Amino acid sequence: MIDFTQLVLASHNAGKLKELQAMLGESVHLRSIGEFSSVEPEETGLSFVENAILKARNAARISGLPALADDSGLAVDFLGGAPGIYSARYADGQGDAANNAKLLDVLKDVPEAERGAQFVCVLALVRHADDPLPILCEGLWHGRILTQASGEHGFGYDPLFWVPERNCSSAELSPAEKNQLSHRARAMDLLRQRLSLK
Ligand SMILES: O=c1nc[nH]c2c1ncn2[C@H]1C[C@H](O)[C@@H](COP(=O)(O)OP(=O)(O)OP(=O)(O)O)O1
Ligand SMILES: [Mg+2]
Repeated sequence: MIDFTQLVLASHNAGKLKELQAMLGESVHLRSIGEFSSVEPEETGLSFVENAILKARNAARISGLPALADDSGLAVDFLGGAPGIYSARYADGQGDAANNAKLLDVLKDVPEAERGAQFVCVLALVRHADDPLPILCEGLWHGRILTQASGEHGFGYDPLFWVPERNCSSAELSPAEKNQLSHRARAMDLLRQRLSLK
């Protein structure tokens, strides 16, 4: 039986760590891969699934612990699903603010009805670096891209993502509300079921 009370999170994104730890609660201690290495693996996969597995294997190899990875992104309908797996690198690695500015600019003449988008999250859990059967769980969150940024919470594209079920941007949701609704929350619900966690 594998001990999942201590997992390494294969992510250098502090926003993900905070959200995933809050969702898992106290029974699981998520350790950041940053404790073990500052080198980020190149995300060479062509899908969220491939990149999540690649990051999880890398973290398990470096830490010697079971590893959880989150590969996520924003798929915009008008852009045929872009930036998708390239969301973090949309503005050539210049960070969240530049990514958001680029997306607003690319969509500046697109009417509201055509601004649909979804956040995608794939979680991959490997028991060890060469695990032949990673556990994979996915979650989607449907919304729309706003015409200007709004809200201070969250990270990444949250200020641009309109949440129809709450009539506000995802950066205007409290952390607890976002953790009930998000793509990441949906993927984590499935993972909890798979691991028989509460
Ligand atoms: O809830 C979210 N709220 C807002 N933005 C989000 C969210 N979830 C993913 N995103 C965006 C951020 C980044 O532009 C990309 C993830 O890229 P992704 O490679 O999976 O993560 P990352 O590079 O930030 O950290 P790491 O790879 O070390 O886990 O999608
Ligand atoms: Mg990344």
